[in-house]
Amino acid sequence: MVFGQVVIGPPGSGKTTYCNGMSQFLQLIGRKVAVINLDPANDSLPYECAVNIEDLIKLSDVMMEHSLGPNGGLVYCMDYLEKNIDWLQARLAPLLKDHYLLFDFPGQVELFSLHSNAKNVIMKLIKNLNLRLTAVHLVDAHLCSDPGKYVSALLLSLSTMLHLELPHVNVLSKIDLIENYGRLAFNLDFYTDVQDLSYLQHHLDQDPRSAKYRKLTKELCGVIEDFGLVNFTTLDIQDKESVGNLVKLLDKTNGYIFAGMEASAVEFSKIAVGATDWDYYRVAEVQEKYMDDETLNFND
Ligand SMILES: Nc1nc2c(ncn2[C@@H]2O[C@H](COP(=O)(O)OP(=O)(O)OP(=O)(O)O)[C@@H](O)[C@H]2O)c(=O)[nH]1
Repeated sequence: MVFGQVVIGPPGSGKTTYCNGMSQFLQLIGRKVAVINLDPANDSLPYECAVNIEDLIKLSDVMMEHSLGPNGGLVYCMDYLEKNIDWLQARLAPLLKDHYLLFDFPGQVELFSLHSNAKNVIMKLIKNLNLRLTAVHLVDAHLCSDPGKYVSALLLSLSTMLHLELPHVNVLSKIDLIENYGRLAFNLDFYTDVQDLSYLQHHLDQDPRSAKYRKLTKELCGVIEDFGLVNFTTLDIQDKESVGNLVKLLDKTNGYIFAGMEASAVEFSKIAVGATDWDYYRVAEVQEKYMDDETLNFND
């Protein structure tokens, strides 16, 4: 069985940096890693990639030939990739024996919440090559400092989860910069655990600019809470402890830790439902490390 990650998230959320850092970390702990660049807009890659979509199609050529902008060009490239899935499968074939795969995808969010090409590419690979993949959805942590942007990040995460139908981990990336654009109104666990958005509603009501959207925001928060699917883990890609904690979680979601394990279904499910870390390490330690003590507000 071949395991790996599908790395997605809005432009600038840190996907390419993640693929570079994650591949280095995994190699250090003894795994053979192959990074597959499927973002035709990635011009200078910090990692050595095993497969590069640029060898199949170039975004600049598409934009010129079809008079498309960058967004339309990327949709075209994904469509072209889907039609030429054999090309990708042939290049992945030699890696399947012993590599862990990291797929670096483009940042256009509509590719993962609206259009079906990228999803079809992933599903074909999973089916034809028997892959076990987890979607790693990166969202810039600084969005937490603005309640409106945080609600958008929740909605985007939810629609991506529902669209892709893969094992899915939402990550607040660049957690070291979380308070760069302002203090957070609540403790970090409020943003990671997404337990009660009514507090956020109250906070939004204090801002006269959001008065017009009060009812809409309330209804959207209701949708997010009714699904009860979205939560976040945190990541500072420069911190090996932070990357290590994420790897533990990902290994559970794509089944890597179960590979080669001889155990009963009961034992498997005990590991699967158990927490990967104590709450202290998961949130409080991260908060102590990256958020200013004096700015801490207590949710209750
Ligand atoms: N401080 C900090 N910076 C980070 C982290 N991860 C990424 N960055 C920075 O964020 C910026 C954007 O990162 P990229 O990896 O290019 O983001 P991307 O999602 O691949 O961007 P697109 O290719 O445009 O979609 C770069 O300047 C990175 O150095 C992090 O954990 N901490």
